[in-house]
Amino acid sequence: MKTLKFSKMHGLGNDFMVIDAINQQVEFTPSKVQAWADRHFGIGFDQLLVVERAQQVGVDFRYRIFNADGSEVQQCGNGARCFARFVVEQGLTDKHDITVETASGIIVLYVQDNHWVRVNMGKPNFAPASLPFEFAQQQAKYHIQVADESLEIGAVSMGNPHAVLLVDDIDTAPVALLGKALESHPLFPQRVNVGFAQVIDSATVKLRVYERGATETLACGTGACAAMVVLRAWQLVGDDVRLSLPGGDLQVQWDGGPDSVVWMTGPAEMVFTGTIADD
Ligand SMILES: N[C@H](CCC[C@H](N)C(=O)O)C(=O)O
Repeated sequence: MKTLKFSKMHGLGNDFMVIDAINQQVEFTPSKVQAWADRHFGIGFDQLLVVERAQQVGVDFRYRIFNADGSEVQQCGNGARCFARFVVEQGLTDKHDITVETASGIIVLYVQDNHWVRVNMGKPNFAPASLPFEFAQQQAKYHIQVADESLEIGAVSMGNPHAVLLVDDIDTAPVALLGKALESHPLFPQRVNVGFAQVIDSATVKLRVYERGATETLACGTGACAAMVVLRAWQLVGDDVRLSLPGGDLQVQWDGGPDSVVWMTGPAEMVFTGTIADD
């Protein structure tokens, strides 16, 4: 029986199966990913993270991401921090500033002490076509009908698509109902991640995210970045914001430079390393 080595990791409870596909031959099919993601019959995770050789010269690794439903996606912020810790602890690099190719571009991971990682998540893109989101005109706020409700949302790509809406009380927000309806709304042809944000003050936001392909997770890194830049565009927060998610806090900063990139800093935890059958 062919077996595969993997690590189980998490970033604030957003949990991952991480596989070194440089030193192991693996074929990733949607059905295999779904089976491994199953929390009863498989390993159980929100996303599968895959380490591959970079295709571009001068870049350290390629980083592939699959949601629990088997869909391959462009970006995962919590996963990027775990990716960084994994490649260092597996001895795949001796660097601590690691460049990584993703399906949405190159990000840079800075491994710090105490298993914390700081990530340059790149430049947000508010153009509807970048999500994609079927609105001709880019707007700061969009009004759309969802589950018989008229919602006011922000829309931004962090490499992956995010819709963000304000709520008065994060604890009673209809995350499952509206998150599921908005995730597969026809205006988002490739579906969308949905962030529910309660602004506490200009430096503090409570956030819950219903993730595309994974339902509500305990934390979402790109969701934290998306919420920060949308709320900043609405002039509700400043350039340095703590986002409190059910699994813990992420610090997200706007660097304001010519590239106007977003930095995210948070933990990356190793849970265990094991092997799984890969027939
Ligand atoms: N569900 C996301 C991918 C994982 C993002 C999230 N886990 C993060 O930490 O950014 C999507 O379909 O675009």
